[in-house]
Amino acid sequence: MEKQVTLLSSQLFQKHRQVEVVLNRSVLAWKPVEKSRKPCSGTCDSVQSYSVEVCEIVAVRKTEDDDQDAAQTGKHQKKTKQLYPYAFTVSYVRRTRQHQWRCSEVTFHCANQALCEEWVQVTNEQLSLLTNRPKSLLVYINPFGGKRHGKRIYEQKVAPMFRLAGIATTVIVTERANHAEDHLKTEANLDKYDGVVCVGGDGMFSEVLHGLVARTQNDHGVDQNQPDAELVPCSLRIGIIPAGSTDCICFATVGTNDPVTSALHIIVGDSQPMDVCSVHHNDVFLRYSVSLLGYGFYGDVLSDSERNRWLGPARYDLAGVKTFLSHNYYEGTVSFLPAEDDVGNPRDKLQCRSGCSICQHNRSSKDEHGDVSEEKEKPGKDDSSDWNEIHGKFIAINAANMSCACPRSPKGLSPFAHLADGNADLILVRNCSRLDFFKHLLRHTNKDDQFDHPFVEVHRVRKFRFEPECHKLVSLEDLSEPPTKTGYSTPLGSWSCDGEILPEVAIQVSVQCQLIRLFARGIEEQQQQQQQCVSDDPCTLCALEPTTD
Ligand SMILES: CCCCCCCCCCCCC/C=C/[C@@H](O)[C@H](CO)NC(=O)CCCCCCCCCCCCCCC
Ligand SMILES: Nc1ncnc2c1ncn2[C@@H]1O[C@H](COP(=O)(O)OP(=O)(O)OP(=O)(O)O)[C@@H](O)[C@H]1O
Ligand SMILES: [Ca+2]
Repeated sequence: MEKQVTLLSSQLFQKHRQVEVVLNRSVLAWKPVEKSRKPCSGTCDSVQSYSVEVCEIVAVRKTEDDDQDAAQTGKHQKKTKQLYPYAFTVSYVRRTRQHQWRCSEVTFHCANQALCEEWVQVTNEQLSLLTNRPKSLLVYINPFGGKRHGKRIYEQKVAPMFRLAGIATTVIVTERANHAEDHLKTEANLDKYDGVVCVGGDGMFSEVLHGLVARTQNDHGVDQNQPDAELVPCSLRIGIIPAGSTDCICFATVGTNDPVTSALHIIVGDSQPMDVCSVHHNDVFLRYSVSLLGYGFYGDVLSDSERNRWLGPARYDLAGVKTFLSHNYYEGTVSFLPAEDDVGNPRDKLQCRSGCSICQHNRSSKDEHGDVSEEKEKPGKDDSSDWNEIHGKFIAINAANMSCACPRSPKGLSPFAHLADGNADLILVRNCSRLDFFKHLLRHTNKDDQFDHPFVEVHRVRKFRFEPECHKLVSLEDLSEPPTKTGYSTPLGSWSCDGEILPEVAIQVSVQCQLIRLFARGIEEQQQQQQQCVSDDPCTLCALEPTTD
């Protein structure tokens, strides 16, 4: 292990006690000098030393007199200020419950100005060595997404933190659908930025994804209409400040849909590669998908929900109940190219987590800049003899490129799907009774296995195709019985592609391994979440006020 060189070490004052503060290249640590501090009375059996990783420091700055005056009203504090008139404040990431991050502060008081300035300068020098942090961001805000709080969320919760972290921003409040996508495709001077941020829901993310991917392919002369084209990975990372109805992409990559947490992941410069499915109809490019490509049930839910946009997030629940009651099924043929053997399977209970080994395995096929190595295209990999074909009547055909975890279904549509493994989980729900389908749906909300039904099968795939059964097609006018009885709402149904209806039903889908990167790190394991009880604030672990005098 590399020996840590101490960069600075001083006795300073924090709150009402003297502390030994040490900074090395990776950690800022402090502990009380005298035994003035009682242990935390919470459950964490608190320790007497505190530490923050340098990569999780948001900012360090000289504490302004006003801040000190506001914080120091008591007798002790006034005395502290007399003896230690200079102070600096470190803002850092604090983990709270359920994957949420907060920005906490600790203030150290110094007896002399030079020492105070040295601490600010040396700590800032260490922060400037963190080259993965964005310095300049292009931000798109959808003022009408979700509950229409996007603009307020950005201005009140996110912008102040970006300012604190010294990130420059260009903010565009969208004026119409596709504004962000069009701007990215043609106008935006992307050389100026280290990343693009969308404030909104999955639909807004999809706009940024389409804008950035199209721009990148355009710049490299790649034709998106070619289903087998080798797409060029995007160099800019995408950040999502959740302010939509579902926020499934944010939830499944960060573990929560919380704007402050997302802003902090952007500030610390996290990077999470993500697969993107390209969807074609013959040789025409239709759309990209990162979350759910759903035919049958989810396609119908989406089509119906679009009519009730005014209802906000509740539109999905209303449409869900209506679609469930109509109990439609669709006939067709699904063909798929299975994943390689060494990437797990959709029921192996291996959840995709921060630093996921299954996704890392695939990382070896792309270098740091996303160039494809020779290893990637193995001869015969796409051999037509490897394709499987299934014909049937389906209530739902879902391709989950990632878990699709969201507040509605915290484990998601495919709980063990991976963000960056180069595969999608293809879920086929055959025609079954309403009761059986209800049981299947219910399992998305509890711990039971939603794939453990005789009418459900799930495959991990690199590519798939769908062909509807055309000879069965009838127009609505030709139906002798009402659609609900025949099981057809529209003859063909439709695909929902990350919340957009596709214009075609016969589609070819190919997973593009790690085409984009997000400002995220995947969902952290519980132990990664835990931290020491550091604190000017309530104790992170036991959620109690620390017992300082
Ligand atoms: C008995 C309760 C069962 C609850 C079952 C919940 C399963 C929920 C699974 C959610 C998966 C969401 C995947 C998200 C995809 C997004 O990228 C995309 C854009 O936002 N949304 C859609 O494609 C639009 C998809 C819309 C998803 C909303 C589904 C709401 C279903 C409500 C079902 C009610 C059944 C009631 C039976 C009496
Ligand atoms: N200024 C705007 N006016 C109207 N529509 C917009 C505007 N800006 C963006 N949009 C469109 O609004 C759609 C929905 O936006 P968004 O995803 O932010 O919210 P949502 O639909 O409520 O959330 P979710 O996609 O998570 O269900 C997007 O597809 C986007 O194209
Ligand atoms: Ca995947």
